[in-house]
Amino acid sequence: MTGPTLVTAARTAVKVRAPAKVNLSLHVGPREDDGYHPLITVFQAVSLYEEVVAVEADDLSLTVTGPGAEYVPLDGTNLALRAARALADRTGTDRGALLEITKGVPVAGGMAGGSADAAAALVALDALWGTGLTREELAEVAATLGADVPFALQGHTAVGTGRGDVLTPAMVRGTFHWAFALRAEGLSTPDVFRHFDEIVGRGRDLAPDADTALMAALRAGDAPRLGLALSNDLQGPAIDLAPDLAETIGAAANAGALGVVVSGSGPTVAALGRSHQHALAIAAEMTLAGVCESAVCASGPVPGARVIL
Ligand SMILES: C[C@](O)(CO)[C@H](O)COP(=O)(O)OP(=O)(O)OC[C@H]1O[C@@H](n2ccc(N)nc2=O)[C@H](O)[C@@H]1O
Ligand SMILES: Nc1ncnc2c1ncn2[C@@H]1O[C@H](COP(=O)(O)OP(=O)(O)OP(=O)(O)O)[C@@H](O)[C@H]1O
Repeated sequence: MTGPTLVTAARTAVKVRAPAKVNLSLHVGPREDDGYHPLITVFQAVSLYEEVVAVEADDLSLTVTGPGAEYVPLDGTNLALRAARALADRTGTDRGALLEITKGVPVAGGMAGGSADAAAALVALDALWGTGLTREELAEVAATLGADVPFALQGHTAVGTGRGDVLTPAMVRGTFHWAFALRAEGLSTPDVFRHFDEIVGRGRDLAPDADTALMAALRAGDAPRLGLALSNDLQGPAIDLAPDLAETIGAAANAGALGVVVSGSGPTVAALGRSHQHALAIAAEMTLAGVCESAVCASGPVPGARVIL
């Protein structure tokens, strides 16, 4: 007599969650001939999430819901659709999928929401299509889609070099608590880099050991020291393009934040608290001061894109 046959049903839908990021430090070198800037950055993934459900379908298509969905393109420029095409090309599959995106990360906020969608789409479609790529192979595809996409895949805390896409995990103790001030109108990442070029020109090199204090604070789980070490070369250019950010930063400091920094290319302002309660109080004060559209709290580090259903 033969034993029972195990029948594994092919998955018809996969749900993936991918996190937002904040740059704890961001050092920008002079623009290169391909238009990109060499970076040394320390990323932290935080608990604001994009959700992507990939449902079996004949063709590739997309829906987007949630805050700011109206600003997200639905055509072939959407990063999740670009991710799907890149994965299909890499693996030679002709299968389709409906990608249902629910936004939880502010659009054009400097927190890499679109990159999180791309990373989530890669992980969801890898599972749905059974492509069986390794995490390293997915990271190679991710790097072709945008500088922030590999980190959305990897998560946690990492040092990014190259365009920000070459990642080395960082040692971190404990959890850090953030309040994020959101601005009604986003900033365009290329515009902020362009303005950086106007201000700084080509005469500036990257200082490779600039983050010793920051890395020590992360290893020690020392929030007050981390607060002092936050830095961002794009903060000045972002404030020039959105001068109201200076007031937001001032309000976060007045609210007792351990450190305040514009996240990536902005305009989201990240304020570090001593605890979750403290981050909530900072968020409430920033909102009451009328210096932001709204404020949300999140903690980090958290893992990168992963299947949740
Ligand atoms: C500001 C950061 O969020 C910091 O993590 C990233 O550098 C931006 O990452 P991203 O939005 O994924 O960037 P991409 O989609 O690859 O590039 C958008 C545009 O940003 C500029 N860009 C981006 C990354 C980089 N290292 N140098 C650049 O100059 C380029 O003008 C590029 O055309
Ligand atoms: N899936 C997507 N979600 C959001 N924006 C997208 C997406 N695909 C393409 N985009 C385009 O990318 C632009 C930047 O969106 P995103 O929300 O990723 O900004 P960001 O957080 O400032 O990015 P980053 O921090 O990586 O520079 C949007 O204005 C939009 O035109």
